[in-house]
Amino acid sequence: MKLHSLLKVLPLTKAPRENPDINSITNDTRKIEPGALFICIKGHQTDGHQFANAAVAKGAVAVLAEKKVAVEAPVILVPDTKRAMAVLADEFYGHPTQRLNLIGITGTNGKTTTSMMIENIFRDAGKKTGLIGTLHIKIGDEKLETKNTTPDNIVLQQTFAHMVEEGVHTVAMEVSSHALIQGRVNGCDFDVAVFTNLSQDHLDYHETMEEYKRAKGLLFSRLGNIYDRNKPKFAVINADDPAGPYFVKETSAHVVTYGIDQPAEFSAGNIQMSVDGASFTLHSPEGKQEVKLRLMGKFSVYNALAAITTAYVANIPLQSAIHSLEQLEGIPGRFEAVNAGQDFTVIVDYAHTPDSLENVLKTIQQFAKKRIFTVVGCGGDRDRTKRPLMAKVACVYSTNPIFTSDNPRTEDPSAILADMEAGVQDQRYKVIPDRKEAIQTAIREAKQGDVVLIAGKGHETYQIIGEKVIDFDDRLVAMKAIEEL
Ligand SMILES: CC(=O)N[C@H]1[C@@H](OP(=O)(O)OP(=O)(O)OC[C@H]2O[C@@H](n3ccc(=O)[nH]c3=O)[C@H](O)[C@@H]2O)O[C@H](CO)[C@@H](O)[C@@H]1O[C@H](C)C(=O)N[C@@H](C)C(=O)N[C@H](CCC(=O)O)C(=O)O
Ligand SMILES: Nc1ncnc2c1ncn2[C@@H]1O[C@H](COP(=O)(O)OP(=O)(O)OP(=O)(O)O)[C@@H](O)[C@H]1O
Ligand SMILES: N[C@H](CCC[C@H](N)C(=O)O)C(=O)O
Ligand SMILES: [Mg+2]
Repeated sequence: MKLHSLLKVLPLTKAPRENPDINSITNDTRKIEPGALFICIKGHQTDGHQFANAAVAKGAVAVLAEKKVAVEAPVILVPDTKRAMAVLADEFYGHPTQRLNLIGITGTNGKTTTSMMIENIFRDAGKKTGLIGTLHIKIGDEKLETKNTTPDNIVLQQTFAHMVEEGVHTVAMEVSSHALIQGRVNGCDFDVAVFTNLSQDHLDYHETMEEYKRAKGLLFSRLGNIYDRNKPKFAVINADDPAGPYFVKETSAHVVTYGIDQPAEFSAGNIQMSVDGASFTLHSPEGKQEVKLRLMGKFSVYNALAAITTAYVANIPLQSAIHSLEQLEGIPGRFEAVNAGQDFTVIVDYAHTPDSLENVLKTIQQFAKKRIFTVVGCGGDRDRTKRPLMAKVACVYSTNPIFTSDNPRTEDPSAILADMEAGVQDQRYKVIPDRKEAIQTAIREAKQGDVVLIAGKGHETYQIIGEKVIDFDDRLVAMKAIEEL
């Protein structure tokens, strides 16, 4: 594509004279290919403008910037390169989201689970699916690694274009609050936006719950008919969450609600919990239907309701959606059992917020016959104020809490543990900073009928200590500890 043709989508007062061919666009010198347009982004760590020279040296043929940069290539100046990047990426890749049924899922907890449920439902209904989220990007059955839950505009639009080429029909995509604030999904034409729930997390970044909620709200306020005014848009909202009405108010799309306690268009009654999973009666505009999940806990019922409601607004027959959910055996690292023939239960779960930890522990309490060991830590360089709350939850709902490390990153692990300890009065807990040792201790001490919950890292296969990333998988460490008993 010629530079001038690409730049037509920007309201420029002055375009450069030169008109090179643009083969790719990027905001990262580590990904430059000859013929690229390099976009300078002011980031949280560094300023992309300082890499403009390196970009040109590596083959960039034009540079988009917010301020003058002295380079041997045409420079296009715009007031906000992040906003321009969203528009350019959408244009460069041919507006792929117009050709996809794009479902965005936001909320503090349950995004990965709900998006995988939605992906399964659409796939089982015969549609080719795409998935973008914490675990990976998936195009049909092909899995690609991803750094962020919600990638930046360029990676996103490139991925969508690839999906269109591969004949994908529906994409289920997790949309994080960071992505919404940073404009990573600007230019995406969502068809359905789903709200799971809102509770404390990421206050290191958003500072207040109001700001965090406002960030999530952007998915709903921007759910407009940006391309095709006749295409209906839907907001699928959890009616039980206190923040639900805020998102309803933010959107001009059709609102469809789901819930358990408050009146909602899709609701679950007669909820039964067993060790095999949660079952419930679905009440919907199509009447009553029985649903028997293989997933545990009330939170799984919420995720299932969100997925069923989404399927309904996209015209998937309810019976097909229910059948698909009933086949789903589990999501990696979410309430995942580790079994090596031991006579106690070991569960690895990604709960890394006070609310998710409480939900998981309440679910465990429903079937635990004896003691509950909770091995838990809190991430470094992340919300400090959730640490005492998570520690408190671990102590309230388990008999044997063990505080340990979870990706300390650049923080001192003992300082993180001290923040956790500040949240508890009683001395019932143990502090074992080394995560492997903490898991081994819980497993060695557990007796017949006990439950060991290893919380916080779920599917993660690493531990981040300082700048180093070392191999670490709770499931493998637990398995080995059981085998060594
Ligand atoms: C705090 C934060 O959100 N940071 C995100 C942000 O990076 P940044 O602003 O720090 O970028 P930077 O490192 O300062 O670089 C500025 C610019 O210089 C460029 N650069 C930099 C170095 C270089 O050698 N060459 C170069 O060109 C960079 O490509 C960039 O364009 O933009 C990057 C691209 O989109 C993201 O990868 C990065 O996510 C970091 C890795 C991260 O950890 N983010 C977390 C907090 C996050 O976003 N999490 C959410 C999920 C949370 C949840 O829901 O639980 C997510 O969506 O992943
Ligand atoms: N609807 C829910 N309500 C509360 N807690 C939930 C819900 N669904 C899942 N959880 C808990 O939250 C944990 C994380 O779930 P999941 O990975 O689906 O959420 P997420 O929103 O994608 O998280 P992240 O923001 O880190 O990507 C699960 O391991 C479980 O403990
Ligand atoms: N998306 C979340 C994941 C947290 C997982 C936990 N293991 C941690 O490292 O804090 C975050 O980046 O805050
Ligand atoms: Mg996720």
